[in-house]
Amino acid sequence: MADQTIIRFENVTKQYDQDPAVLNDVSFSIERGRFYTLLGPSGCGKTTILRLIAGFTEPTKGNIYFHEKVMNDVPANKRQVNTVFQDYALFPHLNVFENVAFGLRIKGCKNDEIKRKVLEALRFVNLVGYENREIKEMSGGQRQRVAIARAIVNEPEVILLDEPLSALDLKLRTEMQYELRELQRRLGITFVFVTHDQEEALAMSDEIFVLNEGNIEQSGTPTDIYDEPINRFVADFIGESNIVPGVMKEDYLVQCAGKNFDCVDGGFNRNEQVEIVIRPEDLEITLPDQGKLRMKVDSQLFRGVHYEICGYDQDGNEWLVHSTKKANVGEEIGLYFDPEAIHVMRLGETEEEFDKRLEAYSEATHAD
Ligand SMILES: Nc1ncnc2c1ncn2[C@@H]1O[C@H](COP(=O)(O)OP(=O)(O)OP(=O)(O)O)[C@@H](O)[C@H]1O
Repeated sequence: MADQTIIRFENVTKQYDQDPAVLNDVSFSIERGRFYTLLGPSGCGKTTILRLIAGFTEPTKGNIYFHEKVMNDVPANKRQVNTVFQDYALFPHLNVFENVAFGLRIKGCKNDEIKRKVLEALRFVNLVGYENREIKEMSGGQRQRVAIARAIVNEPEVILLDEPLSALDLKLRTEMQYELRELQRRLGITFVFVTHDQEEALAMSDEIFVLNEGNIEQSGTPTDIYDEPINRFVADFIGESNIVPGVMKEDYLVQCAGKNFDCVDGGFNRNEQVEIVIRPEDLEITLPDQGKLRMKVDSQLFRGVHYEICGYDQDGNEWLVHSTKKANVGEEIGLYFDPEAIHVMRLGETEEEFDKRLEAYSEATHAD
């Protein structure tokens, strides 16, 4: 719904000095109460988007709207946005209470209001009782919660989080993923979270924007992006994939390694060159003549929950299989997969073209 939109980027380009643009003509909307993740490799422009939302830098071209009002040059302190930085940026000489109270004091709030709001924010992050602690006496996870309490204390509409979990060890990081997600649900404040960790993005988000070299390659729910990546970059970046060349013979029928396979995709041209994606966990090991493809096993690793088996089909395509069944190096095995496990990608298709094709295709199939 339009009135749910808090922030909108319209054809935003950002260029620092004479360098090539770090964001190219980026458009997207951020809605109320949702958890968004900006995901992409180092240098793709994630932090630049946060800085533009926060008001720490201005777009070179295009517009940034808050509630449909242009905000391009509105200063950071006039925006209903707070940022949690990677290193938390806490004040080491102030205790927990004063760290959280800082913004309210700057605003000139009265002492009793400050006390009420700080205690409420600390209650949200389970830190009541820690008010007088020094920052250096707090653990990594606790410091992060102080930083979040400081960000929520003056009830912003949006909280920006720039890789806030990257400094934590794996166990704490997983715990904090749950905590952050839960906190966002309870608060109902929109979170825009930056990470280059795809599992973290899949676990936490309502919506993910996958970025590459200053462009949003694809946006959607975690399952949309995992099940229907629009191109090789997204398929590769989000989880492990088998990506092999194919030819679309007709709707629902794709050819790969010299064989025809039923699939659930359509809207392609007859005999169009495509790429097909099958996730390693969607491949099942069978006897050689009971599978849909034959593969010669080249290597195998035991990963605890499954074996990671690599090999080649008769066309030389490489396949990666995650299976609870063991295979033997050098052995020929069969691979079985359901038609739904195949996802067909059109070469060079943009997200807009992908959406249009799906729409046209679903209208055509419903008209039949
Ligand atoms: N102030 C600046 N002046 C010039 N170039 C900059 C500036 N800030 C960022 N850049 C460049 O813009 C590009 C995008 O940087 P950005 O920090 O947005 O990427 P990122 O996706 O957040 O990367 P990381 O995951 O490594 O933090 C990089 O090439 C970076 O060197």
